[in-house]
Amino acid sequence: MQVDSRLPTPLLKVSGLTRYYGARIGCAEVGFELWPGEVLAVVGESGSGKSTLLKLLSTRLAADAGTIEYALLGRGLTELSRLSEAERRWLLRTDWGFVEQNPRDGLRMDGSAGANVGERLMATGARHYGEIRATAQDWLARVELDPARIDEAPTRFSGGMQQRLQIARNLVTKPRLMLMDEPTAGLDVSVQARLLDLLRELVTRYGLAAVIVTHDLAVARLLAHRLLVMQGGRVVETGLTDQVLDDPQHPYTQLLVSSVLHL
Ligand SMILES: Nc1ncnc2c1ncn2[C@@H]1O[C@H](COP(=O)(O)OP(=O)(O)OP(=O)(O)O)[C@@H](O)[C@H]1O
Repeated sequence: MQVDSRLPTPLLKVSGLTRYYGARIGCAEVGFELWPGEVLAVVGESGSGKSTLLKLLSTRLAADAGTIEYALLGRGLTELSRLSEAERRWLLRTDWGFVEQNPRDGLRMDGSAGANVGERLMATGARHYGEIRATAQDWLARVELDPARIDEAPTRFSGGMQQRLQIARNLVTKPRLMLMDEPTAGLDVSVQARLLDLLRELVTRYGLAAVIVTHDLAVARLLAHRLLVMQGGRVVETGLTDQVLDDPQHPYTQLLVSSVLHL
């Protein structure tokens, strides 16, 4: 996969990001840059701070210290904490996407498939019903869902189909940044493989930048250009995916890699 690093600034710049839960470290001193079109996987065992980091990035959780800067269109790198509540909400609904591990948390289960996709499109100003419906149908097809099922509720879809619907709902606004929390966990292995292929294809086709949290190194190997290895809330190793997985430097990464048979 090719990464466009010609732009003078990264899309996302994170520095010293820290969050404690009482005396316990959620994550500490996390820093990285993400360039347009780049996929970064955050890996580590349970409790290593991956979810905390993702919640901080999506501003669902407030940081105790550190900064998150994003290259806003027309404004350049801007600290998220400087945005008004309305600007932040707009950003999350349009230029950013968030794929939840459990699609039920990222979909409106009482709305139709079409409404789930159309809703985010309306956040960008789309008002024409026919056009919204046509775009929603087009996106269902792009994630390999039958467009004829546009009026069905997601409750009638399988887990893998719900996850694809959640992805369509996010991508319809053409976001530049996707945050994904274990997007393939909890699915059958064959469904997982197909979804991974699809994600890889979409990320490449739309030049998406993404931060993907996963405990599965095979997912990281397939999707990510770079890895951030976390242990006890801190980054212990970072580098190009193949380099880190083929020649891990930190003992913790070596342990992670050696505990997986086939990568
Ligand atoms: N709401 C909370 N209250 C107190 N401690 C928390 C809370 N959420 C997370 N923690 C603690 O913060 C640390 C990091 O947890 P986090 O959920 O970020 O890890 P993770 O790598 O995402 O784990 P998993 O893969 O199991 O989701 C852990 O020690 C955890 O116990």
